[in-house]
Amino acid sequence: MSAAVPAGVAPILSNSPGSLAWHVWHERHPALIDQLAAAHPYPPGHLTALRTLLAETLTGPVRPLPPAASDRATWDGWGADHFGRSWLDVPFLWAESYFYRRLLEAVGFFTPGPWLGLDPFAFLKAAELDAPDLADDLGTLEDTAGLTAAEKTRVLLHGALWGNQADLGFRIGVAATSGTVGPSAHLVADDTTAAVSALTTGRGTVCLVADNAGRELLSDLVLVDHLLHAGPAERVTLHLKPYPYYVSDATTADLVGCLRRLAAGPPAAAGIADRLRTAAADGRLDVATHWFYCAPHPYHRMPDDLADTYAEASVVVLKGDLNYRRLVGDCRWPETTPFADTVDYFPAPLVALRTLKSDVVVGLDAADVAALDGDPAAGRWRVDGRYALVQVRA
Ligand SMILES: O=P(O)(O)OC[C@@]1(O)O[C@H](CO)[C@@H](O)[C@@H]1O
Repeated sequence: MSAAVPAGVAPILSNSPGSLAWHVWHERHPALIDQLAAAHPYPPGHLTALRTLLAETLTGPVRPLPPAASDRATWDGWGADHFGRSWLDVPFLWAESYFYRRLLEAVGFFTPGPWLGLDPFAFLKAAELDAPDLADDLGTLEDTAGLTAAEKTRVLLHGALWGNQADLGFRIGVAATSGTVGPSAHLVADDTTAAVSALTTGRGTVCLVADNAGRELLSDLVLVDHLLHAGPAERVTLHLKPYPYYVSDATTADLVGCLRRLAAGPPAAAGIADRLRTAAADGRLDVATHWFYCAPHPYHRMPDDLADTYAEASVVVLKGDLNYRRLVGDCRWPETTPFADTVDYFPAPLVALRTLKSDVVVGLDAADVAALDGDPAAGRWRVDGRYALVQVRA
């Protein structure tokens, strides 16, 4: 179960000081644990479990789940080659995923009692929906009214793309007049035309595999509403996480929160909430989830039932950085590896929308990589979220 997938390309580990993965364990996670502890009236047991988990990730070997955990046997299988080793020496993708599973264990998310089912990241997600500037950003949705359906698809696709960066997600009105939501010079791969074509020619079901809650999910919902309205998609299935994951990943509770926020206005946003509720009621908007979305595996190992679901879709839109890592494999790919070669196993036409927040990227021109690497203004372009890509496998 733990062989490197895809075979032959070295997985990314976390043991290189200065790397993004190193930074995640040494900077991001300690800050996250502090935030969680400060935001909740956790009892001493929860606080100790959080601190113990953090210390284990930095200095101890990877330990299994407690015997009482209902998914202990599953994780025992998934982690057989990793337990007992340093967290930093096992694949980053596996370790990060397991960290979030252990974090939920520490705060009693799966344990009957007062903390059962409480999303430890809910306060961060709520703050995003409560941000004062969100109303202005949602107001700009009115500006798309004059666009043709195809122009609107392009603008809202880019809204959903840059929504993965969150802070640009709602400059959709600006895009309606300027043609772009984010800086188009910051698209390191741009298959937008093919993506729009895939979304505007396929009948049947569009499958959107969501990433983050908050502004990103809002921008996804705006796109979903448009696809349902403009056609030819007959149905959109929105795939969400079965439980909290990677801090901000969207669950069904977050979908409910986003719809409530849209319904609160302004009018164009409220109209979207209304139409989406109607679409859900008549079966054109379907919400789905799958245990695999919180599993520590690349999509190469997706189970048959999920592959069958994708195979039935006219197109699958995969959102975000983590989904991209899982899609191509969280490996040390040369950047010029053709995208199509890395996703040849995927069972459906595919659109990847992602801002770059980790070291994995494929499908780039050698000259572009050299130019970015040589440009001081590009800085840490692979990981700092200022750059993005749209990649399509028809
Ligand atoms: O999938 P997202 O939300 O776009 O990005 C998630 C992400 O940036 O967070 C992790 C760091 O914790 C990275 O490993 C990962 O790719």
